Amino acid sequence: RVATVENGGLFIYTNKYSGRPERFTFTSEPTIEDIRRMQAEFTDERDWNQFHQPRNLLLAMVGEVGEVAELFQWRGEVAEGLPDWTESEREHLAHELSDVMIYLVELAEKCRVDLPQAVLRKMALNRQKYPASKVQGSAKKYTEYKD
Ligand SMILES: Nc1ccn([C@H]2C[C@H](O)[C@@H](COP(=O)(O)OP(=O)(O)OP(=O)(O)O)O2)c(=O)n1
Repeated sequence: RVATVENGGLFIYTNKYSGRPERFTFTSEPTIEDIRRMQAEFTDERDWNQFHQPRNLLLAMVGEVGEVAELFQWRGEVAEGLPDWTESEREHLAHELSDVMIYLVELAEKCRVDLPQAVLRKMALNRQKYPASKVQGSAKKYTEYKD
């Protein structure tokens, strides 16, 4: 590992080969099903299912995506790990990303899409479409490959 970025006196260690910060993983809970259930309780307790139809949830989610974009707007390129961001900016981002996730999960529920299983199926398709051996180091779209 190499100390590449200094963040308020603390070095962020990154992998020598990939250049990516080491050891970042999510905690395993709550699961997506936990999030679905907690949001369903939140909505039920407020009698808000009358507002939470698929189209409204989609618009709410897109609005929250806009709020995420606002945090990055005018900053130019931002390095992985957001080394120049304050704690309060990071927390704001965490809130906005969570809003996107909460609405996404409820949208999937209201559309009867089993999101974790759908993600597995879609990733299998992505692997077929973009075999690692064929596309190594290239970001071209799959339609641009000749064979
Ligand atoms: N009808 C609603 C309103 C809110 N929420 C929940 C889901 C989101 O996580 C969060 C969104 O709340 P706001 O609409 O108040 O949006 P923000 O939290 O982003 O506030 P602001 O727009 O002031 O930044 O609350 C919800 O489920 N259904």
